[in-house]
Amino acid sequence: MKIAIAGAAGRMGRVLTRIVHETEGLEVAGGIEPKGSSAVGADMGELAGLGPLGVKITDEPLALFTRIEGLIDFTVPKATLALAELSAQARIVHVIGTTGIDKEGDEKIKAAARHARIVKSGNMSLGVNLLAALVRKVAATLGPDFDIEVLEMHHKHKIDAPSGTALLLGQAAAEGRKLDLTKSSVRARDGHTGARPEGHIGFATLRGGSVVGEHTVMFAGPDERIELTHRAASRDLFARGAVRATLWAQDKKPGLYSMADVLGLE
Ligand SMILES: NC(=O)C1=CN([C@@H]2O[C@H](COP(=O)(O)OP(=O)(O)OC[C@H]3O[C@@H](n4cnc5c(N)ncnc54)[C@H](OP(=O)(O)O)[C@@H]3O)[C@@H](O)[C@H]2O)C=CC1
Ligand SMILES: O=C(O)C1=N[C@H](C(=O)O)C[C@H](O)C1
Repeated sequence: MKIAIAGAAGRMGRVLTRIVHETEGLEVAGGIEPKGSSAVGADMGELAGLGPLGVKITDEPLALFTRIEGLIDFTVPKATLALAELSAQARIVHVIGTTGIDKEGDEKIKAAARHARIVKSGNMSLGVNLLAALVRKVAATLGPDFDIEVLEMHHKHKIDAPSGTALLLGQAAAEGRKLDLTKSSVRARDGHTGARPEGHIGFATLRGGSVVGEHTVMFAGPDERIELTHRAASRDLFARGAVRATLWAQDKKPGLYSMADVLGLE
């Protein structure tokens, strides 16, 4: 299966090049970076520390879409939405790891999934998706006197907050509690906030250093607290998940799928 990587020179893009190259049945067929990027024309293998692969990064994705079967995309929302339209036209597999996509963007991705096979998740790792299933169960089991808070920490270069994973975990907690996350989430607290109302799901964001990604969901009740934590030790796990999603989606019908679908968790 011929694969292009969008954001090929980025932190995830370089790891993805290596993992795709190492995966039997997958071929690194192209890389995409924005116009004006100094990475355009660079050899993808060199960037990924593999030595030359003979595959160059382009800022003209259109031509690539005539010869690829899958696109793995860890970029920025604007790029992902433009690429999803091209994936729909080419009817290929599009795996989206990009976070920070708003509601309107999600609608565009849904529309693209009428023709493309799209797998989208705020976190492609097995561990986090398993954690989400646990969070849903714990939230449903514990009563409303257990307050739910989601804490995340990432490296200082991350540009969106809360992280896609924090929102995924918050959504799982909301489903367990039968809450609408858009109405019950509290994303910032400052000054005289008053006491914590029941039925809220709080988010707290930490940024610093080179932390790959750490998430804790807390259930704080009377006299006891349960904490469920995931810590990513490297970016390889996200890339492995994205590759698994690509292989899984190749024989599926057009549609929008989650990592829970890929992993058979729901
Ligand atoms: N779902 C998951 O499991 C994970 C998701 N992520 C998400 O993936 C995304 C990328 O993360 P990360 O690799 O750390 O970020 P980086 O900034 O390192 O990489 C993003 C890359 O995308 C490039 N890019 C920007 N615009 C375009 C465009 N129009 N076409 C092609 N490429 C473009 C950037 O280029 P330039 O710098 O020149 O603008 C950059 O090289 C984030 O949203 C992050 O949250 C990250 C890890 C795991
Ligand atoms: O930007 C990152 O680095 C990560 N982003 C994802 C997110 O927003 O949750 C996944 C992972 O935690 C790393």
